[in-house]
Amino acid sequence: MIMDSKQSTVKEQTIFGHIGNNFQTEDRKINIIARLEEPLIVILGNVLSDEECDELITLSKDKMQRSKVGAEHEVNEIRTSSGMFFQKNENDIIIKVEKRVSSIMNIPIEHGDGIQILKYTPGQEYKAHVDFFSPTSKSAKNNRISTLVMYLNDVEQGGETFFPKLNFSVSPQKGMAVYFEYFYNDKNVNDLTLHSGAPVIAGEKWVATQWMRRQKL
Ligand SMILES: O=C(O)CCC(=O)C(=O)O
Ligand SMILES: [Fe+2]
Repeated sequence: MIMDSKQSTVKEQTIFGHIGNNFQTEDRKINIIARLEEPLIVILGNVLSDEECDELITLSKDKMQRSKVGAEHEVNEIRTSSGMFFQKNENDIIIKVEKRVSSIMNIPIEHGDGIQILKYTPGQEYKAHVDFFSPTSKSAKNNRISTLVMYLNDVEQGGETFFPKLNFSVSPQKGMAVYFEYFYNDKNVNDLTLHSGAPVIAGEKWVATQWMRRQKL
């Protein structure tokens, strides 16, 4: 635990350990654009190249299905986007991106759900939710601890990632990402990571999401 002298409160240890204005992964220099300290939310630049974004869209385009929600994988109005999962190590670009994401998130890729691609067309959204499973769910035994949402295209209008309890919104920008974690001892801090994908108003929105678990999957 780290004492935060300004607020004289005790700040909990975080998973994401990068400091400064940028940091280096094996093959790319990632920019830290902005951060909120608790819960830790970090806006990252230069996570994916334009070519990588385009390739992820091309590879997933024909495999998109109406998104399912929760442990039971039900079709639900909470998420009207379509989506697909890549298998871990599925192909060269997935291997490269998974390595980078693991280094950004500071968690071995073995702890990851496969990378998920979501596509939203105008009117489609992902209503407010948390990414961790409720304690009563089977999946909570190896619960999620952190998320990286990577934006694969520029959205004409709408489609922000919005954190309603923090009144904080992130505009999607091609190649950038938002990172957040919810592995705090204080349940109230985890609950503050409630977020939504706001309705797209014009254009399409494509994202790639990596969720990490507490243990290997
Ligand atoms: O589309 C977004 O901005 C958010 C996506 C999201 O919340 C998720 O994939 O868990
Ligand atoms: Fe989410």
